[in-house]
Amino acid sequence: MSSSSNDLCVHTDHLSYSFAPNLPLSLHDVSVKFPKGSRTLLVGANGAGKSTLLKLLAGKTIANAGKITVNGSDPFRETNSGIIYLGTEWVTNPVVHRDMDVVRLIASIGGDLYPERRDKLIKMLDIDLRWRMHAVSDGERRRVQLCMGLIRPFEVLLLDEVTVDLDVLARYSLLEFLREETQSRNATIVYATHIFDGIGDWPTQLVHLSLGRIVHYGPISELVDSSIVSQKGNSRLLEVCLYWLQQDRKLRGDRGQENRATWDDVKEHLNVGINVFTDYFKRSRGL
Ligand SMILES: Nc1ncnc2c1ncn2[C@@H]1O[C@H](COP(=O)(O)OP(=O)(O)OP(=O)(O)O)[C@@H](O)[C@H]1O
Repeated sequence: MSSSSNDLCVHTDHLSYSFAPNLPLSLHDVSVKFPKGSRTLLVGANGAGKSTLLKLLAGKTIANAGKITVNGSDPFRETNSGIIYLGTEWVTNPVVHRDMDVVRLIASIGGDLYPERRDKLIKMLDIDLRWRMHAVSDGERRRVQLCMGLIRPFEVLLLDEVTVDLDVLARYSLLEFLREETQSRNATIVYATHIFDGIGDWPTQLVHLSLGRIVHYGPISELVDSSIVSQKGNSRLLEVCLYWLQQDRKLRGDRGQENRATWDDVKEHLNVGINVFTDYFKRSRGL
């Protein structure tokens, strides 16, 4: 894909990453370009490397090899306030399950600095300002996270499956808001999700990762073509992604064929502690 350097916002060059020297690479030689104003969907099976790529782009960890440039600088080495990363972890933090009011929480991250944007987000995410964080549902807590994360106008937004617990209306409204952010402010968004229905016309480009490598990468118009007609009423995007992941599974083979341990190997290894688990389950089920 060709883009002039002025148009480029996020750029990786032969990026590789492993969580530890003795572990296989979680990303292999990933080179991608995300132009300003683009909306990229990261597609891949569980464990394909989507979160790893997003965390590297956010500067949360350092690459083993290759280069990352976000808005002209390396996000790990230079703090870049224009990058916002929103992941699933936030809602599991005990702090946001405490008895605290939503207004205080939103104010704590600068809610008063952008009053218009704040009010727009509160309306769009349908947040009730009387909510208290210990007494909201998972989806309501997620809406508060999104509101807090989006209050400051971002240049690059990295979303790691933070829409999974939103109802369809909230998800639709959020994605329309984000589309407008890319169109009106030229912001760049990279979004990893497993939910493909209802977003067929949202991404401008797709990156399909399998076992840490790029398999497909390009404009959605080239990757999701009209020759794929869903027989089941699914979106074409869903049908394409389903097909890709089926191919990935075939390519990978069964788990047992990858020199992974068998059940018996592992059980023998764990022999010392296995009663701890069985005892735990017996107790928890009243056996
Ligand atoms: N903390 C970790 N330590 C070691 N390996 C890890 C760690 N986190 C992830 N991995 C491995 O890195 C690979 C990529 O994981 P990653 O979380 O990026 O996948 P993903 O595409 O985001 O998956 P999912 O769709 O399940 O969120 C996987 O093989 C996974 O087992």
